[in-house]
Amino acid sequence: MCVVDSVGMAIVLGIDSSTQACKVLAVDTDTGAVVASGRAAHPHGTEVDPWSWWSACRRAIAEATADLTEPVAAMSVAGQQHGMVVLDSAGEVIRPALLWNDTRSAEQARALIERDGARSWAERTGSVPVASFTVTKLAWLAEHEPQHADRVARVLLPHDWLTWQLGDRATAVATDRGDASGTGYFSPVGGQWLPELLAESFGGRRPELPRLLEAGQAAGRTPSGAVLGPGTGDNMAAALGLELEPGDVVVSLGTSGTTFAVTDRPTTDSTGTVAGFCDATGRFLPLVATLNAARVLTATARMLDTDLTGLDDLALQAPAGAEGLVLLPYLEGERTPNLPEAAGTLLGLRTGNMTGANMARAAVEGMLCGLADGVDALRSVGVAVGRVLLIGGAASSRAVRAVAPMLFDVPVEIPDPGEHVAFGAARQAAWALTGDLPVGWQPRSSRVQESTEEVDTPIRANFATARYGQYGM
Ligand SMILES: Nc1ncnc2c1ncn2[C@@H]1O[C@H](COP(=O)(O)OP(=O)(O)O)[C@@H](O)[C@H]1O
Ligand SMILES: O=C(CO)[C@@H](O)[C@H](O)COP(=O)(O)O
Repeated sequence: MCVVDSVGMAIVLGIDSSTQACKVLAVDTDTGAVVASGRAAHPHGTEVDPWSWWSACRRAIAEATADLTEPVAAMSVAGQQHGMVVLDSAGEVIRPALLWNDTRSAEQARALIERDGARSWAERTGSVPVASFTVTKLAWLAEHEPQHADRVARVLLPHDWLTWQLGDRATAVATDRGDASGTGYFSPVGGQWLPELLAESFGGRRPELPRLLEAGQAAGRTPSGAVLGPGTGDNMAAALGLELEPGDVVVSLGTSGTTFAVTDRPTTDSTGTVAGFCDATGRFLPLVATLNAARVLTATARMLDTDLTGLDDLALQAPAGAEGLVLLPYLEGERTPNLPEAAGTLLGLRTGNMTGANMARAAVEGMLCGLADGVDALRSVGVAVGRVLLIGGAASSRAVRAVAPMLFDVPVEIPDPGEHVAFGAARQAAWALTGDLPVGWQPRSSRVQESTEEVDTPIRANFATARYGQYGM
């Protein structure tokens, strides 16, 4: 649907409301050039008041638009996936949102799988539920906070709620199939909600669900008249921003580690490793997620009493394989492999190898090994892997850039620095504004990262052996 008859050059905003921060880009629709940006931090924790996202979003938008001479014609919100935002019949937030990385619903995830079987979940919803998924959080709420569960009139995802806040009074609560596919009560193949499955998992309760928008369909308008795009999940928006081609696999190192690709056909993985999500264009987005990525590096830097630059320096001093030190970096529990109650483990300690450099190196290698396993899992469901595009905050790390080419057996490229999620959201906003998805906006050059070290050490095999020894998987 086109909401304007003709558009010359216009400014659109792409909003990335992810785990640690809200990032906004103002983009010129003619060229895809980023003309301004803004950023505001989110609170820590896995349980967050949605109003703190709203306040960060407003501050980031104010910063991005402060010096613009043109009015903003459209905007779209890409949000962290899966989080549970529950509203009462007056539209008020009932309790703080539970985020994708809150693992308290691990027991409910196990019970839901036991009830219906992993294959049935994968066939109906594209994915086998883990503690990240909204459906398990609702099951937890029904069991642990029935007084709150009884008041739930609507359940939303973070991006749905923010889009609704940005809208005028006529803007209804809406979502897109990309983010909906991470709830656990949506059919990627049918493109529809599964309200019966939701009710069965939420003690018979039937909260209202957001209206599902078509790809690129406007959700409404802001009070100042800007068109609101449908929005989507942050990983789906990154795929839009990078204009992925067949063979492109993204490895994103943000709070989560994700690896994903865009495919024409849905995937169904009953092992639960690959989630069968939808993308934001009407196609599909198989994805593997870990709970432990960039924060493994910040936590290790803190432990070594240094900063991220110091961590890079140390990691680059150590040899490949960290002289036998292996870190299983499950600091926040883990989602893939599904070990929600796990903690990190350091293996292979000897008097000769207990150096800060080896520790830093083991952190970088351990984090990346989980993602390299994710790329293999994508292959196992038929995804073509021609190159890896490394994005997210920790893709700036010099050590990550040096180690990644040793672990991924395809070329590793770093798209021009940028906020790819916000950029994809801006591209979606332009689509909602004009009715056409703009092409040729993607970062023009990508740097191929060559490995500078000879690798004799089987880093991934050592990691797999350590994990098997610890967890039998
Ligand atoms: N040079 C770097 N080395 C390692 N980590 C980095 C570097 N720069 C940023 N980060 C980390 O990236 C993370 C933020 O990445 P981002 O993709 O924006 O996360 P999210 O989208 O989950 O909010 C932070 O944990 C930050 O410490
Ligand atoms: O749960 C997932 C994907 O399924 C996460 O990727 C979240 O979408 C959060 O993303 P970041 O804040 O780490 O970018």
